[in-house]
Amino acid sequence: MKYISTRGGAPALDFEQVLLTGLAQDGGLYLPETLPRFSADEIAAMAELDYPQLAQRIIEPFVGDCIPAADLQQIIVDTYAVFRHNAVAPLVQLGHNQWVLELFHGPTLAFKDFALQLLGRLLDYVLERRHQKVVIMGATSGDTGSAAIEGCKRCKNIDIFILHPHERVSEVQRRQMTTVVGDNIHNLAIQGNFDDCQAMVKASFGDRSFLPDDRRLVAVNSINWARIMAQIVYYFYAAVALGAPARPLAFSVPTGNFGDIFAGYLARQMGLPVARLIIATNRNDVLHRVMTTATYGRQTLEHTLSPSMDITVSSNFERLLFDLYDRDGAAIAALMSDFDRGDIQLSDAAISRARSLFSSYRVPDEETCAQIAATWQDCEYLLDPHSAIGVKAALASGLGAEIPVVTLATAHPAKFPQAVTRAGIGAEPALPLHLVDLFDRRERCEVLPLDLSAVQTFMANNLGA
Ligand SMILES: Cc1ncc(COP(=O)(O)O)c(C=O)c1O
Ligand SMILES: N[C@@H](CCOP(=O)(O)O)C(=O)O
Repeated sequence: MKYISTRGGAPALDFEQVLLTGLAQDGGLYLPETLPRFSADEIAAMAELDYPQLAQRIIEPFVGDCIPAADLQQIIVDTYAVFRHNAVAPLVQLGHNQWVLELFHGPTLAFKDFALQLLGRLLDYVLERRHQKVVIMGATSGDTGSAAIEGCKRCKNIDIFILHPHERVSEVQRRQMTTVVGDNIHNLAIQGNFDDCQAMVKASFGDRSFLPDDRRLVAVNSINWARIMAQIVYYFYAAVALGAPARPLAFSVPTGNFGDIFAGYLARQMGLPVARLIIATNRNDVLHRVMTTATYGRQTLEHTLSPSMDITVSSNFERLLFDLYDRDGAAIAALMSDFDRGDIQLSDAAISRARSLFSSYRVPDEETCAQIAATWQDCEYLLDPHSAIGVKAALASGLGAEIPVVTLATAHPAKFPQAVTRAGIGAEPALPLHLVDLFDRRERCEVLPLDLSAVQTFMANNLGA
């Protein structure tokens, strides 16, 4: 399997190389040159598989011969053994044709564990084999950071630096990052917002000279292809449980960086009967605006009750644009360079292609709280604010009248007690047992100004031997 850049100007890589990188040299994002496709019979047969077996089935073609099948299988089994639910990703029915897919049973209580528990183990495996040390640099609006730290903390060949926006993640999210002890783990609270943190990460991939020559820079954000790959699996898992391939269905996905929903798009390209993908955003609604106006632009980032989706530069949208423009790398390079200077207008062909599959919905904080309250009153099911945005969009779509609609429940409500309280639900959601003493643990974190050279100097000075 070969991977190519969305901007057409970087060398093609194999799976191991793409795992060990972030942005391509031309600033683009890597994607498989061709996607594996499953027939209806093959999809039907997936209903017999448990989650790790299904993951092996989906992931193996992407890894190719980079990792022997038996080793990959062990890595996948170990990855999903740490999840606290036997089904790994259980489906819960909320109403007629309305389902949530619970993706928060991993160690850090958000969907990021699905990919980052795997990514950590894959990195560990290939770095041992290569006798190589790498530096991870990641930006987080709250969930990627703790999942990456949890996924990579046991790997002695990794120094990990996670940038989060100072005082803009929930207290549980912050503590989940800053209380993990390890000389190779560094939390940097940046005096800026998530977009600023992500921009610093991307700039560092553009110029890696702040690191010694023998230290590779690796991404844990969804710009790393392996993140998206792992997230494709649960779309298949949910769909076959609800009758695919015989029965089509729709997914509603709380969206920020467009990684999770892009994984759903790829699942469809691989043969899954996904009738519609609903982009559910908070007030940071660049993606809703592009769907409704065909203009892809920037906006001022707003702080909401769903902080993990407080993102206005949506990295993976470029991966969709690549397909919308017939995989023309030069066209995407030109488009993204225009985007660096201002708003861009999608062509008629591109936007109508996007609209044929994607719908979008914007949910402000008051509606998020109202949805948390309504779902609680209706069936005593407690949604976190991100998942509530997904459910609200699913209901508003009206699709449930005809086909099952699955909302991805991307986080556990205990990560966001503020939103639950604002929704007027009496009880505070409890943290699972392994986190009950989270508020007693010692924190370690460095507050840094919004200054790329300060961040890079900190990183260079804090690399392990
Ligand atoms: C809880 C939660 N929900 C939804 C999202 C949005 O996912 P994506 O960025 O892949 O669109 C994120 C983070 O990005 C998240 O942490
Ligand atoms: N919501 C994310 C933001 C980073 O997105 P990613 O999927 O590209 O890692 C977070 O919680 O950190």
